[in-house]
This record gives sequence, C-alpha cells and structure tokens, in this order.
Amino acid sequence: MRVAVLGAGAIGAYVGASLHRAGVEVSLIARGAHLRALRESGVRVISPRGDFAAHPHATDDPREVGPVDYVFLGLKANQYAGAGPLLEPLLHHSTALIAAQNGIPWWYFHGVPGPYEGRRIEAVDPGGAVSAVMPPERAIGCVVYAATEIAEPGVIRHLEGTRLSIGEPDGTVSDRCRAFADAMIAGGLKCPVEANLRNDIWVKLMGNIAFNPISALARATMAAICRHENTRRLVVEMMRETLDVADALGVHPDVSIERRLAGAERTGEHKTSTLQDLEKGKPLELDAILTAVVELADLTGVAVPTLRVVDALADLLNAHVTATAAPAPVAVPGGAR
Ligand SMILES: NC(=O)C1=CN([C@@H]2O[C@H](COP(=O)(O)OP(=O)(O)OC[C@H]3O[C@@H](n4cnc5c(N)ncnc54)[C@H](OP(=O)(O)O)[C@@H]3O)[C@@H](O)[C@H]2O)C=CC1
Ligand SMILES: CC(C)(CO)C(=O)C(=O)O
Repeated sequence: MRVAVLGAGAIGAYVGASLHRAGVEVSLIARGAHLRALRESGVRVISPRGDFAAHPHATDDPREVGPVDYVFLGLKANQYAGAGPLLEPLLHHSTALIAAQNGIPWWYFHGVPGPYEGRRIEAVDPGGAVSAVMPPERAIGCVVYAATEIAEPGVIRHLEGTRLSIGEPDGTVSDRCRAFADAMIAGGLKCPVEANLRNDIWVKLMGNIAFNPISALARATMAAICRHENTRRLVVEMMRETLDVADALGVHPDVSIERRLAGAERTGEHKTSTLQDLEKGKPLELDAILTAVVELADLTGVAVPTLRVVDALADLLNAHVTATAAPAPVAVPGGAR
C-alpha cells in the first residue's frame, strides 16, 4: 500500500508516522522549516500513550512521489480548492482521498439517496472548485477524534484520542476502507469503518460549530467558554440549532447536548484550532464548520438565528484576518526548499 500525506502538519504527520511504523510506504508532503526537520530527523511524536519516532520520505514535490493508493489530506479545508497541482501527480485511476477536515465535507450529498443526492454545498465547494480537483467518487469520509499539534518543526504533540473513523459516502463497507483501516490499526490507531459516518460528522460538528467560532471571537479557551454563563448558554443554543439541521437531513446524532458539553469542558484550558489560527494570523477554517450548516439550514427551512449571527461575526473577523494575513508560500510543487 502506498500512501501520500498531503499537508503533513499536526494531524497529517501523526497519521503518516503511525502508518509508517505499520510498514506502509508513506510520503509526507510538507513545506518550510517543518519539512526541513522531517527530512533531517523524521517525525517525533510525543504522546501520553508513549512517544515514538518514524522517518518516512518527505518532500514538497508530489511529482517525486507519483501515484499512490491513498492520499490522506492534512491541509486545512480552505486550501482544498487550490490543491489541484499538488494532488494531480499523486492520482491514479482508483486513488482514494481521505480528508482529515472538521465540519461538513465537500462530498456530503454524494452517494446518499434522497432529495439532495449529488447536490453541491456552495460554502465548501464554491462554484464546484473543490469537486473539480477532488471528485467525490474518490472520497472516503473521515472524522478525526484525535487531537494533535505541531510542538516544533518535526515534532508532533499528541494530546488525546487515537480514533479516526472512516466510511464510504454511500455507507458500504468497501475493500479500500477495510485495507486502510487495517493499516491504521497496525500503526496503533483506532479506525472503525462506519456504515453511517454522517452521524459521526454531526456529533463532532456539534462541538466545533460552537467552540471554534466563539473561541476566536472571544479569544477564550474551551474551559473559559464553559465557565462563563452567557457563552455556555450560547454553546447550548448553537448545538440545539445544529441538531435541528441534522434532524431535517435525516441524521440523528446519538449524543445529548449535556454529554457533548461535558466532553468539551473536560478538554480544559485548550485553545481551539480556530483560535490558534487567529493568533498565527492564518485564515480561519470556518466555512465547513459553520457557514455550511447555515446553508444547509436554508436548504431545509430550519430556523438557525443564533448560528446566523455567529456566522456573520466570524465571517467579518475572517475577512479581516485574510486581508491582513502574510501571503502563504506559493503552492507550486517543488517550489520552496
Ligand atoms: N490537529 C488536530 O488535532 C485536528 C485537525 N483536524 C483537521 O485536520 C486538518 C489539518 O489540521 P492540522 O493538522 O491541525 O493543521 P496544520 O496547519 O498543522 O497542518 C496543515 C499542514 O499543511 C501544510 N501545507 C499547507 N499548504 C501546503 C502546501 N502547499 N505544500 C505543503 N504543505 C502545505 C501546512 O504548512 P504551513 O504551516 O506552512 O501552512 C501545515 O503543516 C484541518 O482540516 C483540521 O480541521 C481535525 C481534527 C483534529
Ligand atoms: C475544539 C476541538 C478540540 C474539538 O471540538 C477541535 O476539534 C478544534 O480545536 O478544532
């Protein structure tokens, strides 16, 4: 099995290192100081479950890698539309794409019978730009419950959780899912193949949709948001509206708001990835996490006044961050070394 990790950052390098120690042929695609460290010393994972190291091939040029069986996408979702030149050299006729993203994926209505089958969600697939480079037929869904961060270039701090649930958009338990899950499990991760991954998507989303934008707007940790009475109430309201949208789409997440809130509270003084991006001056990954759900509410006729207000505020904040962000290194394969 050949796997390329495109965007081998916090989650990508963790998954790539885990697969490599299971004997999978892995290539990490990264850039900058992190790439230099990966090339020189490999990935070092610091984890409460035991530290480990792995030294897979690392490059910024996917042409060096060539076609693989699986591409694990560790880029931020707002980078997918521009990922065409990076992806193209990695694809053969049946290469599968597994995206680590939080929120609603670009393939959401692919393979799901019903009134919305094949429908494009503008917030996550603007003008079809994402499905043009990542055809939904290639997608294997993924919901990441693990939490990791880049402690320093080449070093991944694993905070909690080892589960990455995967599943086919049409709910079948395919050979390609089983083979990938077996490799992940051999690498020390949990990787159940779910027949109804959309349930997992909404369970995870209930946390992200509330905590990620509020944390950025209020510059607050998860625990602080839970402690403060008004933001705690806001979280509950956002989760309730989110469940209404899921419900209207025929998905009934099997977790109560109280349990989801308690789980988030246990995360403690943790800065969400959105707050971390804000502090680094990086664009916020909220289209998939929040804007897409407002779009789905409009589609299904569900009232989401609270989500709408928070989306407007977060959108304005993001516009400001994006306008003032340092230009990202150009995404040209083989460009910056
Ligand atoms: N980390 C986590 O615990 C979790 C993450 N996720 C999801 O996983 C995805 C990735 O998140 P995360 O790993 O935290 O993010 P990171 O920013 O740590 O990883 C993304 C990596 O991709 C690199 N990259 C971006 N563009 C290119 C390019 N053109 N060529 C090579 N490398 C590139 C980035 O480099 P640079 O820094 O230079 O831009 C960075 O190292 C997100 O969608 C997130 O929502 C989901 C659940 C948990
Ligand atoms: C907030 C958290 C930890 C889970 O809801 C997360 O997934 C993120 O930081 O993006």
